[in-house]
Amino acid sequence: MANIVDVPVAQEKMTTLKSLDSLRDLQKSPLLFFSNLTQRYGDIVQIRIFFWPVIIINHPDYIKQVLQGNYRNYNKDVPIFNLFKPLLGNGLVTTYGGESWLQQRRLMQPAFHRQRLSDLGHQTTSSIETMFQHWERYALKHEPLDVAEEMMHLTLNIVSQALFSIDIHERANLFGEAFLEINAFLLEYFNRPFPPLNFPTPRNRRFHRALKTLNTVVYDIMKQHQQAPERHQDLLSMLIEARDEETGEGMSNQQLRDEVMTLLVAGHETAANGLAWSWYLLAEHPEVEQKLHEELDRVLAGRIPTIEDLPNLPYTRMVFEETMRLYPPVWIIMRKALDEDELGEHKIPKQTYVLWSTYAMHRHPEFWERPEQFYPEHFLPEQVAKRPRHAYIPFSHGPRICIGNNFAMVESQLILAMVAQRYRLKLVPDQKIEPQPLMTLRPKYGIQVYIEPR
Ligand code: HEM
Repeated sequence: MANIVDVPVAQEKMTTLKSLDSLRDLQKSPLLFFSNLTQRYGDIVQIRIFFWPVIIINHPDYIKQVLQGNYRNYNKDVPIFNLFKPLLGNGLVTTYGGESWLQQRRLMQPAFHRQRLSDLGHQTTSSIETMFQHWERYALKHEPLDVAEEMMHLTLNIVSQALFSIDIHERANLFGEAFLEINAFLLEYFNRPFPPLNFPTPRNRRFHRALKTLNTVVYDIMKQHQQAPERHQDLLSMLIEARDEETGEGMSNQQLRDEVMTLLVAGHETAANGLAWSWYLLAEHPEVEQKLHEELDRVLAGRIPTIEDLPNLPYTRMVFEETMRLYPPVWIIMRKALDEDELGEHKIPKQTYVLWSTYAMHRHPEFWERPEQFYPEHFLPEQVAKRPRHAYIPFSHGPRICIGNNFAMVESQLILAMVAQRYRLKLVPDQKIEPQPLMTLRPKYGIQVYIEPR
């Protein structure tokens, strides 16, 4: 039997977080902090963040054990998810795990089956057409626009149509701004959790105002459905009609609110950021952009892509996969070990937190030929076959894998194909482009581009 040992504890002041310096490092640049830590200490190390002992892992085998092998032992009662409870409540993303999670997941799963995604193609292409009308003016006047913001509006429109049959177009700005405010607030609150949320400070008042804006949108969507259930055939109607097998009870209004908010948030921000980074990387790598154009022109010959075209557009998919490798929208994942476990030869005591940075895992030199480069060929089938599956985890893996992963892949490939087929996005010179790890990995100052017809 293997000799089971304790996880080594990081020794240096810089990384033990006992000194204020290291705390500042973590707050200032969490992406670099975790990458440096794994470079210095290898694939498993223990640190202390505030009061909590946390085990940082950076190896596919360890991640596999947490997400799949012994997934029942790990739940989501962890600070980074609890932080989002004021916004997402007990929706599917933030619910801890166990039976109640399984019941929620079973209720929603049918809405994400592949056959149900066929309408998604039309919803996506029609939302892109609307976006193009708006872009035409910018192209004509040669004025820049922020493509990160454009992608947010686009994916918010698509998810609200696909899952809730509503046109959020008019309110996309309002929703986007309120959401951004909450996102930034919650991260700051994580670093400085005083005074608590219920104290009427200006900062807290701003948060509650933004939350009210988002709640109004969500309750409106619910009201429309509850008043005319026969008019909708979508995920929300399924949730409204669902009854507990034993008690016959339906979902409470609060639970419905949490699920709708969760799907709106999880369903648009992630894909939007992935796409924004794709445009940035394509603009920076003309040789990749050219290959993409060549595939689109050859396969589509100018017609609008459909879901059926996607299997014939492998390079388009590889471009998006490679983008999510370098800039994984969900850049960090954390779990709590309910009971003792072993990761490789290391003992994981019960009640400890286990954390990995997907950003660091996706750049691990052992698993990637060109870890720091934008190289879509990493996703050629023969390359994928050589790698352990858990070296690439943008949607996570195992029973809690992203429920919207197929949805996101279909919508993102269609968006990439349709936009790149028609336009070239050129970066405005001399702008600062930097990843900001909030709830997802977004470009901190946006990405300003000129829209040029091809
Ligand atoms: C590129 C786009 C997306 C990325 C990178 C992404 C990533 C992820 C990841 C990594 C998780 C697991 C988090 C964890 O276990 O700690 C997750 C969960 C989830 N995602 Fe996504 N997601 C994307 C798009 C979507 C879309 C489009 C939807 C819905 C329409 C969605 C809904 C959810 C939900 C509800 C969960 C929780 C699943 C559960 O715990 O059972 N996501 N996502």
